[in-house]
Amino acid sequence: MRIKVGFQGVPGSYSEEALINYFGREVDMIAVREFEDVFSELDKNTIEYGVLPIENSSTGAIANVYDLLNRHDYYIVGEICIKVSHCLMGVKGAKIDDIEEVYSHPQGLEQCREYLSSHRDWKLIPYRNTAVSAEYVNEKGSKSLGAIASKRAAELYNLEILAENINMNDTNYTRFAIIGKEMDKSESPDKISIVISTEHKAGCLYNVLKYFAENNINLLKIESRPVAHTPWEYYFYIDYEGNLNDITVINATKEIERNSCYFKLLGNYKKHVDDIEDEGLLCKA
Ligand SMILES: O=C(O)C(=O)C[C@]1(C(=O)O)C=C[C@@H](O)C=C1
Repeated sequence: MRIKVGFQGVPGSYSEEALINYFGREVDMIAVREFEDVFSELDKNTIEYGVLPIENSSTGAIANVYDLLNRHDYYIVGEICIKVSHCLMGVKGAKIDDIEEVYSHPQGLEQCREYLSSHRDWKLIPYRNTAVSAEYVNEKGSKSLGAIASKRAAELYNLEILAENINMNDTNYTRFAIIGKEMDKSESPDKISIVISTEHKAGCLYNVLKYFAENNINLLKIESRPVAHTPWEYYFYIDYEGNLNDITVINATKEIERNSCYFKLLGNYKKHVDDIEDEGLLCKA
């Protein structure tokens, strides 16, 4: 039986591309309307896995996906990064000068901020997904409408590419989390994701973070997100290297849990090793 995997959007979206890169084409790809629907499909058992964008290398976290991961009880079982190269597209025969309104996912608009700032007269309209924007422009058939989406979306929705690679950063990557119902069982997972909160007192976050330094565990990322209904308190989403079969990592993780007010293990999975060009490291120790 083919496995069923959910993604947000329609064919031609970057989430679908990430899904294909991770699972291949021999799976059933289930398109859903919103990020949250990936979780409700998992609840209903209509899919076994979901693919969700979590972070872009130019514009940072996809904040609501972080909140959803904390709110629902599923695990990150893998990850994949893809290069995101946005195009501006319109209906066949449209010219750049015809464009008046541009549709895209807020991330698409944000990643192309510089290009868009040289077209101040365009009305920018945030939409559910980049490929859904392309589909909409095709449906409307008006030369005044543009979409920011992938080259593949332009092909699928019969649109003309008016400008290519318009993202402000040439090395523009989005990282996607693969979520599932159980912890990844692969033999050598090397990345751990947790969510914690600490008391609002001096040294509390340090009391957690020191266990990474003391155990020589490499911290990969910290993202903070507000705790809803408790103004100015935060959840810290922490990614670090390690395998929860390794006793040092187990003990450090237990200490972190003991020193936190809230602790949730999001997963222990294989880090995506990609071919991202190492261009401009700020700090080469
Ligand atoms: O709109 C899409 O095609 C998506 O898959 C969503 C999404 C995102 O939410 O970040 C994915 C990759 C790009 O960064 C832009 C949009």
